[in-house]
Amino acid sequence: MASLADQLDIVIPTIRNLDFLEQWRPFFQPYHLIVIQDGDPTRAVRVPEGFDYELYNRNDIERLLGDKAWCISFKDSACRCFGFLVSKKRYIFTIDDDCFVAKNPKGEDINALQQHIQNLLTPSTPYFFNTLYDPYRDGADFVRGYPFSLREGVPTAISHGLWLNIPDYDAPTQMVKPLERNTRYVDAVMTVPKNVLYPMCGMNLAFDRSLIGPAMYFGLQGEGQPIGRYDDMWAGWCTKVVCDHLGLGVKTGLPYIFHSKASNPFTNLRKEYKGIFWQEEIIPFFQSLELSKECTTAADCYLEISEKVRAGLTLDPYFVKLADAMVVWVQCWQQFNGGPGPKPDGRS
Ligand SMILES: O=c1ccn([C@@H]2O[C@H](COP(=O)(O)OP(=O)(O)O[C@H]3O[C@@H](CO)[C@H](O)[C@H]3O)[C@@H](O)[C@H]2O)c(=O)[nH]1
Ligand SMILES: [Mn+2]
Repeated sequence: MASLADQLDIVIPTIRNLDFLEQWRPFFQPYHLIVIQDGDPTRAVRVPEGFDYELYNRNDIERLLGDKAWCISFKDSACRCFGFLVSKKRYIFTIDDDCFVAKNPKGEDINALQQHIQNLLTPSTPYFFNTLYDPYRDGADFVRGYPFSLREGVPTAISHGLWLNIPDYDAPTQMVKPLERNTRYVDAVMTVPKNVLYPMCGMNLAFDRSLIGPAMYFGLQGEGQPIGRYDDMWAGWCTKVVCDHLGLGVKTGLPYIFHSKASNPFTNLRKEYKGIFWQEEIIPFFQSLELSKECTTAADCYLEISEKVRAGLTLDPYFVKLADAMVVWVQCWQQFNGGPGPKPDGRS
């Protein structure tokens, strides 16, 4: 069973504490943690003994990015993408600090990290749906009628895990269903088909930086921004368009984590409300995007998307600022991960 301990970093955004790591210790201890401490940089955040980690607060982000630091959100879980930037590993697993080890129907602890690794190291099947779900899983295969020409699959860029207990609902749904808990364990991993978008949640997510890292920007959210809790959604829309263009796969399903805290639905409504009606225009925008064949890397694709956002998402001036931030993000990515940065007008 592949470990990837030397090829994967665990990124944790936190405005709380890291006590949850005690429960994950058997699974996480071999891995390097990148903790992004949000909010007050003078607050002491304690990482439990025995973990190998880097800890960054807002002062560190400002110091390391200088005049580009504004592209990293403050007071929003979107800050996690700074960890994606500074990691030196191929793979990232990001998890929220209120997510604990879930149990499968047999009552066994789920090693979510191991399942994400399995998802990332096996191909995806975006071009033709396999009705027995993940064909690369032990005990499954391609079903009759599945084209042999497609059975090699494509490289998997993203592994999107799910959550038992508190589901990742938007504020209106939380408000009308405050007691709803997800108790349904669906034993499946599926590829999100090509040209289909999906609501990517950052709570339990893994990805291959070498394939999709430059597009995994969580946008401008939190303090000073007109919107929140759409950080992961933005990254999910952009990365899916990039994956579809580059012939990469996105999987969703296993692994589950146990999500322990329901955030305040009223606070969430305040953060989300513009996004709730904006997304009715944003999603058709992303569904209509076609990228140039000259875009052969995630960075190229992302910069072209930023140009299209600037020109085509006219529902609010916020999107011009976001388009600028997308370019700055790629400049930061190139700065930390090698390669010539894009020119100021956004062209590589
Ligand atoms: O200002 C903040 C707020 C939170 N964090 C850290 O980010 C994650 C998620 O926070 P929380 O658990 O409070 O939020 P949820 O509503 O449960 O999370 C869902 O909304 C998404 C946010 O867009 C998130 O990815 C989903 O899981 C925790 O680790 C907080 O400590 C922060 O850093 N800054
Ligand atoms: Mn939470």
